[in-house]
Amino acid sequence: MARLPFTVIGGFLGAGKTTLLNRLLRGSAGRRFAVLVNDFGAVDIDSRLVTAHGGDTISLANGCICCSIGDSLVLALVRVLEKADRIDHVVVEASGVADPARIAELALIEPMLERDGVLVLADATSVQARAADRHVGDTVQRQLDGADLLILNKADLVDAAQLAQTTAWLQARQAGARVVPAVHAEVAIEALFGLASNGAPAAPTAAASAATPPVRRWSLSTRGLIDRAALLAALAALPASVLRAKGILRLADAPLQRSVLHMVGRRIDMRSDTPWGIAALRSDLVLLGTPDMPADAELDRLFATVPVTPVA
Ligand SMILES: Nc1nc2c(ncn2[C@@H]2O[C@H](COP(=O)(O)OP(=O)(O)OP(=O)(O)O)[C@@H](O)[C@H]2O)c(=O)[nH]1
Repeated sequence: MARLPFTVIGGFLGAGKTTLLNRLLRGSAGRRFAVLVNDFGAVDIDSRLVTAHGGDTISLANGCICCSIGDSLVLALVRVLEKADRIDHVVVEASGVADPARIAELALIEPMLERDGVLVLADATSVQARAADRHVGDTVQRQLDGADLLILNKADLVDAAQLAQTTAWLQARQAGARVVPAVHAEVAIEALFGLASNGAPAAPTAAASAATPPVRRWSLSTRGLIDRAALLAALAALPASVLRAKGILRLADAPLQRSVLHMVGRRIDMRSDTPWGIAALRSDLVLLGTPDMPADAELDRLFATVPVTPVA
């Protein structure tokens, strides 16, 4: 039986991995992708395209399936490979602090898989600063080193000179690296595949076995309705040690919608929509940061200033 091509999408927190994955699922160009994601909540699937929704798998009308990784990537892969006759390509979204090249090595031990390539997204506004950061720099550099293709994303947020400088910086650190600039991860789908045959995968290095950096996590969950302005004010007051915030929220001014919050560095994006035709029934907010992120009690105090109206 032909082996299934296996692609890993990596890149630091907030670089645009889920944005790329959503594009693959929408514009699959006849390929039936099985995509494995950490978190269903972030995947933006049009409810009209869903043909079946089991606990850990969503099937789409275009033949793609989306599976949640849950506790074990290997077990999730085993579940997907049981459906091997119904899919053409397996794609894994690595977590923002994982080493995607190591995940791609799973294809070397699983005979049904063939390593197709490692796609790494780099945020044009912050990749150089993150690569130099004392807490996360090693992780970011390792991610970049393992890429077969670097997608220099968020090109809309920098000027042409910075884009050119960052492209040159990426190419200088990895001789011959292929770097494609992109906005909202818009890259021709065909450019993303068949990469392994064009270049040998980066050899595993001693650094590749280093542990991922300690990333602190703080979360809040409530069933009440959250005040939007006060929440945005609390987020704006966070220090730079908070690298990323994600939320699926029920806001007091949009109680019948699901509001999705993304904060990457200082940039905040909040959208209200109803992708699955249901409002969020509760709000979940997660902050990720370096070890010097404020203590839980301090974050509890900051977010206690945000009014929450109980739901009757
Ligand atoms: N302006 C701009 N925003 C972008 C671009 N690509 C992604 N974003 C936004 O950046 C935020 C993070 O994007 P995601 O695709 O969720 O990033 P991610 O890498 O999956 O994030 P993690 O899951 O936290 O690692 C979202 O608000 C996106 O809409 C881009 O090219 N330009």
